[in-house]
Amino acid sequence: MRRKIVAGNWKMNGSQDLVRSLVGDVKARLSGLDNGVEAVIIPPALYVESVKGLSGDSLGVGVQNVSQWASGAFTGEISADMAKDLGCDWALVGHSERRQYFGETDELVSAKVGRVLQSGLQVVLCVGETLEERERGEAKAVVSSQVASGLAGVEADQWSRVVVAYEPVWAIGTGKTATSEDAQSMHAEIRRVLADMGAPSEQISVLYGGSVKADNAAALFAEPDVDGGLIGGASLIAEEFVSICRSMPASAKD
Ligand SMILES: O=C[C@H](O)COP(=O)(O)O
Repeated sequence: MRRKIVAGNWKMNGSQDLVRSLVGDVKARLSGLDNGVEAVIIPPALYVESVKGLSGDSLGVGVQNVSQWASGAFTGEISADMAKDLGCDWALVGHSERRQYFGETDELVSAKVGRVLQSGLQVVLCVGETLEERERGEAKAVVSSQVASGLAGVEADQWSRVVVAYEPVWAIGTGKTATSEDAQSMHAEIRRVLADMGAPSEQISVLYGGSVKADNAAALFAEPDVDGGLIGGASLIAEEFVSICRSMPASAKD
């Protein structure tokens, strides 16, 4: 049975006031929800400790990025071990904004995945094609290659801590969402690539991200290979984020 996960990536948004109001509100609104969904908050790293303090064990907490290095003279970086030390459960790696604005290559992403798994954290590997790649008919080839290279170094006993998030770049923050059929088709392809790599593909959760909102989440989550969502803008509004969590069917994903 696969885990059902809804993770809110705050990106570079928030403040101490927002942490105090949003985390408490999300926690209260989620109470009693029994559809098996795991809710995760991924704030800017500076707010991880505050979020963790307010959420306790009721929400997972993650960081949006880690260094490829373990420690040392790398000014401005944070390590996976530090995130683990602060009580984080998760780290995102390879978000398209990291690839686009910070030049992260598949090789770097793979090194970061390795660091996250060595630290004992769980990793969400983000993959997705650009609009140009989709229009050229290359979407599946691009995403398959990102999955295969990003996870190339995963060891057999680490797969239980791996999640993949499919985020078509053209759908991020644009209000355009992949159709649930397109998402399902890509998620099935990701699962096929995982199986080819020798991973326990039926056990690995694959999340969809890209303009997920309360009004489109149910259709996406109804697809058999869509195990949850990676939510950007809508995760900054408690009611919206919790509605998305509530949109997950109670039935098992497997
Ligand atoms: O990490 C989250 C994704 O980039 C989706 O962002 P969005 O929901 O604002 O489109």
